[in-house]
Amino acid sequence: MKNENLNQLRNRIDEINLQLLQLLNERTELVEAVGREKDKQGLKKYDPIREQQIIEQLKEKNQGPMSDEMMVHIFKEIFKVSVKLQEEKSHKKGLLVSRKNKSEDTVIEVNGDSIGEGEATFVFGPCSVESQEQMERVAANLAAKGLKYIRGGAFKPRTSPYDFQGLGIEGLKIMSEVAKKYDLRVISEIMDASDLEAALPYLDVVQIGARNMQNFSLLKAVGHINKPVLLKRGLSATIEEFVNAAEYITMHGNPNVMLCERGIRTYEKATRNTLDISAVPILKRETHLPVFVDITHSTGRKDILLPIAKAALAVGADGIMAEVHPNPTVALSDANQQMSLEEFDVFFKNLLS
Ligand SMILES: C=C(O[C@@H]1C=C(C(=O)O)C=C[C@H]1O)C(=O)O
Repeated sequence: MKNENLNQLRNRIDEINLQLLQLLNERTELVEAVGREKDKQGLKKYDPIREQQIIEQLKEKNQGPMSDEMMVHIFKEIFKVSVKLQEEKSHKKGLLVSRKNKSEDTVIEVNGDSIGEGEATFVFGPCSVESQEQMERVAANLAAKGLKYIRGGAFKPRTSPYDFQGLGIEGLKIMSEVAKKYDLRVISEIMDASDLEAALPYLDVVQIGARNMQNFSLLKAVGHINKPVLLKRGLSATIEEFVNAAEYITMHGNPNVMLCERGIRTYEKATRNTLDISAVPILKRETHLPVFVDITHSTGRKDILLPIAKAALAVGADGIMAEVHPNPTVALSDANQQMSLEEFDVFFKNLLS
């Protein structure tokens, strides 16, 4: 008789457990839907004010015999697992630039040329656009090698404000004219969002320099243009910060982003920066974006450009950038690290062989 009582009570508990289970699952569905909405609006998953409101409401309605303390304890556990679930779901989806979100490589079209499709892309040119004659000489050399891109700085982020700051829009006009003549595509850095509109007609790819990698208003601005962006890694940026900077651009509507490892700041003085070669396969693994290596700025010395370029391609870089100048000794910027055209000829021949 005693056992029958116990069994009856337990059977009733079993029934209630099933009801609770169903209700908790219904609640979980709603929690997930709230999490998706929060993702869209960029809201935090944990909302202590909302949790407090729920607790107050339940305390008011609680008629016992369960104490408020016990009820609060149970609900706090429910909140805790709900927040965790929302965070896990949103983390799983990953960033837009993440491989988790898109497994295929992003291939970027630049006026009929594809970047990131398997064949390496080479981007060469002087540090700064200085004159029509200078750009002609570089462009003719590139075109003779069958190359498709030319780079050159018009807006220069110089460490010293007294150094050559670039020719600005005039420089871009020179480069664009020369590039048309030799059927080359133009890559150049923009430092200020207010220059974008005037500069875009002369550019095929907009470069965001290392010093502006976390200039979030500039990243948002290039997120709204319809030309590809080459984003350089910041001087002291972690890979995670770099990837998040790329996310800013894609998140604002421009999916055509390329990453460029250009060396990071360390204690080592033998090179201008320390090339983080492992960043290349990590970025290839964690994102679906094309990855470049700037061999000039990462090393700052011409004698190791060839092995560094080979190393970059060997670890999976989609492209190489380097500086080439017809007369490096009189260059208005980076005189020591740019290859002369003769040095460039030897470098390129050896790179391909
Ligand atoms: C479901 C939400 O997310 C979290 C979980 C809550 C819950 O389980 O009720 C309440 C607030 C948030 O910490 C929400 O914000 O409504």
